Amino acid sequence: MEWGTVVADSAMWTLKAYAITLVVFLAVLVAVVRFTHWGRQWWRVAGSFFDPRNGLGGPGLAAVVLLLTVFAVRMNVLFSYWYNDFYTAIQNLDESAFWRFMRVFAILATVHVVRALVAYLLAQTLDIRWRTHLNEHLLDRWLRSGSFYKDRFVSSPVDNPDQRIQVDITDFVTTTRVLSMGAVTAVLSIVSFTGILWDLSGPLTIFGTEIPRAMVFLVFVYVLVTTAVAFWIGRPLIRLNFLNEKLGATYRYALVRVREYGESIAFYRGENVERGGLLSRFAAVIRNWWRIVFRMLKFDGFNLAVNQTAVIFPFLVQGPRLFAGQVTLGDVMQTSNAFGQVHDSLSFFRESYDDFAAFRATTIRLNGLLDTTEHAEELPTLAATESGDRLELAGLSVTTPSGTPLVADLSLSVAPGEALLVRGASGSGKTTLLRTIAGLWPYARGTVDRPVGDGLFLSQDPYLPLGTLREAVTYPHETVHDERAVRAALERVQLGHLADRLDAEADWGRTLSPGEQQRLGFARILLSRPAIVFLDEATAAVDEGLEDALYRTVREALPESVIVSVGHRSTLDRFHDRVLELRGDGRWAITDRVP
Ligand SMILES: Nc1ncnc2c1ncn2[C@@H]1O[C@H](COP(=O)(O)OP(=O)(O)OP(=O)(O)O)[C@@H](O)[C@H]1O
Repeated sequence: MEWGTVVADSAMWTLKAYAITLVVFLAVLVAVVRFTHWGRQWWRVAGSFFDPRNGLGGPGLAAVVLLLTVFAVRMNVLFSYWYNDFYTAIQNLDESAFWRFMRVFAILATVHVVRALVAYLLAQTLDIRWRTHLNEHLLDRWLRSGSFYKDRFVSSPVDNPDQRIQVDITDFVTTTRVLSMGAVTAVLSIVSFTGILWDLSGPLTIFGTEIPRAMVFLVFVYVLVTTAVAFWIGRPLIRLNFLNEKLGATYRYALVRVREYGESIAFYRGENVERGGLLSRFAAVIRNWWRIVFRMLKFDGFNLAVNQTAVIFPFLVQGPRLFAGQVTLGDVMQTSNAFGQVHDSLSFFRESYDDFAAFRATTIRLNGLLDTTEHAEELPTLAATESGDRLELAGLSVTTPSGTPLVADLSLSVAPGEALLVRGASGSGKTTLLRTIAGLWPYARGTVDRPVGDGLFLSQDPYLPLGTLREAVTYPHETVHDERAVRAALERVQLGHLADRLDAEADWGRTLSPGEQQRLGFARILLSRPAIVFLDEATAAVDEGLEDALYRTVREALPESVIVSVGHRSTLDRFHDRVLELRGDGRWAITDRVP
């Protein structure tokens, strides 16, 4: 190595190697994406980040990370030559050369440390930006497509989408970078160090046949054969890793449900049933884990044995040539180093097999999430229009997913200030009719025209988000309402005692009683002043006196709004102008309230 011109030589080498690597890398990427199933699946998830139309940040950062990866290989090559020159100086007892190479080492080590830190920072920046992008992209599609609730209608709903969004995205991003840059390092190192090994290796006679440059051929044959065997041993890991994620997530979900429904379970004294269910799910996790352990024993055992054998291999071959004076001690040390580099690089593909297996599982899971999202997007929806101040239904037919009619050919009109009560036996389709009017139910035909402006849907069990009471009252609006208005709304629904706790964070869905939660829902109506209100048994948990007060308050505050209620109590009649009776087989009847 010419240490005098090493900077210029290395810069030249790095740039040339980078240009070639970039071209080959892109060509391989295109080929993998075009011709392999997993490549297509990968691109389906990763593509949007690297699409230049979405900005050059992603591809630009990846290009810089690739440059630093190439430079890292150059540093390893320089270290290998340093080993040779340093040990040769020691063998020659050349003290001045010894100290000179100590100084060279100090410079090499400094550059190496700085490069490693910069590479780490940039790689993390790439990961974080990519994660952020993917998280936003998938979350956006999951929420906007409505698949977070429509997934119940698709033929194969995705399991644990929460885990796919939270865990799989991180794994996907990190593993893609680690495996792809690892592969680049491996290939570049194989090319660079095979050249070095070629210059250092001599002939070897095996079974009477002389093999020239034996070391180079032996290392390739050795690693290729062991890699093939390792692939064969490791293959079942793909499925086992996939199952591990799935079973783990199912167990976690079951635990979350126990926490969520804790009170009901406690009332039922359902601890034993829950315990049995949880333990059997956990047992499935452990059964699969044992399968992974036994497979890893074979896989790791094989890899360790292969690696240990490789340590002494170069010394066995070069030792006789050192003692015969054909090579220097530096040559032997550089051979060992170059052999190690070629061996490790070739072995990269073998040893990464389980990472690749986990990566495949992650990619499949993220594709599953996208599949469900796409199926949900494809589901027909009855897009409601908003054109006047009335609710107009025309020729509306609603069925269950299996096609059983719930409402057939319904036409009606509810004017501003009017209220409609929907009645019918349990399961007759009352809530589903509201879902259809809200545009959430895919199995419907006809037209729905709602009043222009916001609509608000309150069910028996109003949803309270995590956070402060203020957020719960103003949900789904993020706008901060004027303090007095919020307090007044709480007073009017007889929740004045909560007005001082507006900024307290709690799991309000568990803290407040069902009746208080329903009253909180009415406070939402007063604050958001919707043009149309749907009340699906929204007062079922309060007594008739309070129900009366709540309906009166809403009517006084919103005299022009359309109200559609679902309820069984006859006391509700007086707040409604008409009653729509659903018979459950598609038939229906409308009667005007007798004043
Ligand atoms: N996601 C779904 N998948 C399949 N069937 C569904 C789904 N949601 C509702 N159904 C079915 O549609 C029918 C109507 O349900 P809906 O909830 O509208 O009844 P309801 O009249 O509101 O009943 P209740 O008075 O008990 O609340 C029921 O037979 C129900 O099983």
